[in-house]
Amino acid sequence: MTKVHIDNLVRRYGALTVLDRISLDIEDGEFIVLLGPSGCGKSTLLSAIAGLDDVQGGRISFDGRDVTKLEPSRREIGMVFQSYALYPTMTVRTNMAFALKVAHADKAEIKERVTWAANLLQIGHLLDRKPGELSGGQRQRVAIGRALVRRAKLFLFDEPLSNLDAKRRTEMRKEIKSLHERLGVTFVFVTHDQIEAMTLATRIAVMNAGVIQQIGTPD
Ligand SMILES: Nc1ncnc2c1ncn2[C@@H]1O[C@H](COP(=O)(O)OP(=O)(O)OP(=O)(O)O)[C@@H](O)[C@H]1O
Repeated sequence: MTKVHIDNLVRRYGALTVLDRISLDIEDGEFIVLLGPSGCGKSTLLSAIAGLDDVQGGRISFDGRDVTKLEPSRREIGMVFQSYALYPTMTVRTNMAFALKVAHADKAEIKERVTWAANLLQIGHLLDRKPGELSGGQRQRVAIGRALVRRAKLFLFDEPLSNLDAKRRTEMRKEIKSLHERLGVTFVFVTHDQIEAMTLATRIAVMNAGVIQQIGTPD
């Protein structure tokens, strides 16, 4: 379980302040959606939580532990991007196993975790295909599977459904919601789509111009 505490976070690009003293508490097991117009700083905030981006001020902690300066690979998070970021020459199985292989997990454990994630996402029949042989929705599932096998306690999603057509997007929305219910871990999800935010979130943080303007349940 991961509880995220963000305190007075500042990110600047030259003279431009992209995150302007952002403070946010995310509870264990919450599904929090960062909602706001293009350029408001949603992805920058997500990258800061992941550790992919430096910050100029403030603090981030996971379960009370300061991670502000911790490398991304040591934060135990799963990230899913809109671009999927799958390795095109590897099969689905190898894509999903990759992070565990790099971490020198043992073969039996890798197999068990890939099978577990593939069953959960109903992609067991696609394990020997390459990403180019999959639909957008299937690729998205593989990208989620890759984060799942790492048994992350915090999942970060950056507009993962924006490349899908309307029908697939509705289906994947349901799947992501059900996945969150089954896993019971913390999800932080970035979107500019209000319907997506309203249907997925336990709480929505409305961002604009580098600040959180309002935060609350969809109701
Ligand atoms: N490397 C960079 N150098 C300079 N400015 C940047 C850089 N990355 C992002 N920005 C600026 O920071 C601001 C916030 O960007 P960010 O990607 O966080 O927005 P966003 O809310 O996720 O937008 P979108 O929905 O379009 O992805 C924007 O004004 C953007 O132009």
